[in-house]
Amino acid sequence: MNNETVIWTIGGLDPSNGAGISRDLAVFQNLQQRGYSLCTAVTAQNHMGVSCVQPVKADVLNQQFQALLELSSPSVIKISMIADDAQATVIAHWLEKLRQQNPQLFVVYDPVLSASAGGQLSTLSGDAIAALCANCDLLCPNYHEAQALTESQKGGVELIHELNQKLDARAVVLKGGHSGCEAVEDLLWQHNRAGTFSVKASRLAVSKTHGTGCTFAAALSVFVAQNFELEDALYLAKCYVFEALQQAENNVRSAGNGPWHTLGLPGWPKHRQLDFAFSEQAGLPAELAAPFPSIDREKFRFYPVLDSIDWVRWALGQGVKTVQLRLKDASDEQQLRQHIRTAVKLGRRYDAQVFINDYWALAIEEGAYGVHLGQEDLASADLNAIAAAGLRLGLSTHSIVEIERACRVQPSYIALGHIFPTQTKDMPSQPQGLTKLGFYQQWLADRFPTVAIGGISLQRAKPVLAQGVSSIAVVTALTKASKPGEALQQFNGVVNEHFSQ
Ligand SMILES: Cc1ncc(COP(=O)(O)OP(=O)(O)O)c(N)n1
Ligand SMILES: Cc1nc(C(=O)O)sc1CCOP(=O)(O)O
Repeated sequence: MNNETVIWTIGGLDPSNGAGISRDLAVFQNLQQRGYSLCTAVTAQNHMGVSCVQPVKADVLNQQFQALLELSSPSVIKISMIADDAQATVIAHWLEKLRQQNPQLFVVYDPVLSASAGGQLSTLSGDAIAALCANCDLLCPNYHEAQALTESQKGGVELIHELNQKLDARAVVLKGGHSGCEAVEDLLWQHNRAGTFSVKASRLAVSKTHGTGCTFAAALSVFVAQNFELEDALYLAKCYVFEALQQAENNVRSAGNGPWHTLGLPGWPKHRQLDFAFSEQAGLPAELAAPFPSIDREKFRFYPVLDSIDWVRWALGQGVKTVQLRLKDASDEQQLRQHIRTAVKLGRRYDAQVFINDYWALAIEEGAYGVHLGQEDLASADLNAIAAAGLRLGLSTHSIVEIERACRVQPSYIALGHIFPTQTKDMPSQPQGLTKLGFYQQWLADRFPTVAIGGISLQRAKPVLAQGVSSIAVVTALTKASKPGEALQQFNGVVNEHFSQ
């Protein structure tokens, strides 16, 4: 996956390439991003320790900013080791200037103060660190760094609270690699969200983990640059590091006990089922005994989502084989039941797959073919009752974390939205675009049928289908078309051509 972005990394040079700016550039390159580096110090170190640190003069750092600005303007800046307060002043000056030019600039600060193998790297004062934290969008310390910054021995969510009391960060990822716990748990806190988001992975038996934190923060910076939400960026960065460590673990067995970073990087992360949870959200429903029943994929290829029984009757009469009844202003319970009953009967008459949006209990009672639910319904709907009644289940998703949440339910299909801007409903998230749609599709690797939704017009149908989805769902492209019958025929033409190739 690659939308052209530029990432700058500001930090020290490690000649062994395990950590620091050369490691960051290797990660950027491995993830196909354009990266540039600004060097704050030349160090002599390897995975066994640091023997010397020579800070770069503040003026030299200043000139590096000037030189790079002639080449590019960054969308993300990753900051790690800053050697002294004079450098911090230069960086603060340039961050202010760059933010004026690009208010969307995102700054990740990994507050590297010493090397994991031992050795002080920075003389940064507490005031300079506090100013940097207030100037960044995401602070990602490990346990040792967070404890040093707060002068506290706490851990987990309590340590994040301590950080927040002392420093003014907008978001924090607390890396759990040094927590000493068996599972490595990273926690994300964001100033505008309640609670925390946590991702856990089992600890791998790689002993020489020099540079793991740099690798993680560099990968996280890439995913932020690619416009993933922070929960997704954390999940993906964790998958990336896990994959890299696992690869190293396998290679170490066959190639001897070298430092892990010499053993290659894995490229864009592939699906990995990590444990994750939101502290303020109801968790996943209890494990379901079996997957939801499957759908007929051939009938699924074009999926109108319709807001009245008249539209459902019309579409099925025109030969459409999958539709959804999405009633959003139904206040009369009797009428609602009647509409659902009619939709179910029509579905049977036309041998079609008719899904009922939201009203899962009525759908069960009326013996519907299937139900479509959103993420917010996952906690309240009785999924076991839907499964026990033999109904199919479709689930909406808008991110990797939502996809992973949906996968655990083993639904009949997964909806990926919204791909383009839509007039049909207010969306809290940004449109995904085609590149991300393709990534989601690869991530899912055909585990479940997929349908793309949101702003899909006739012109966009072909490129959307080219991302590998099983179906396209449309609302206005059909219901607001001047000639819906013609629009339907044209959609059928594009869909049939695509699937006949
Ligand atoms: C096929 C399909 N995809 C997504 C949606 C959206 O469902 P949801 O998130 O439940 O939002 P509302 O439809 O309730 O606004 C859908 N209905 N169909
Ligand atoms: C109902 C709905 N759900 C979406 C999601 O992303 O979950 S987007 C959407 C509206 C789709 O309408 P149109 O085809 O007119 O853009």
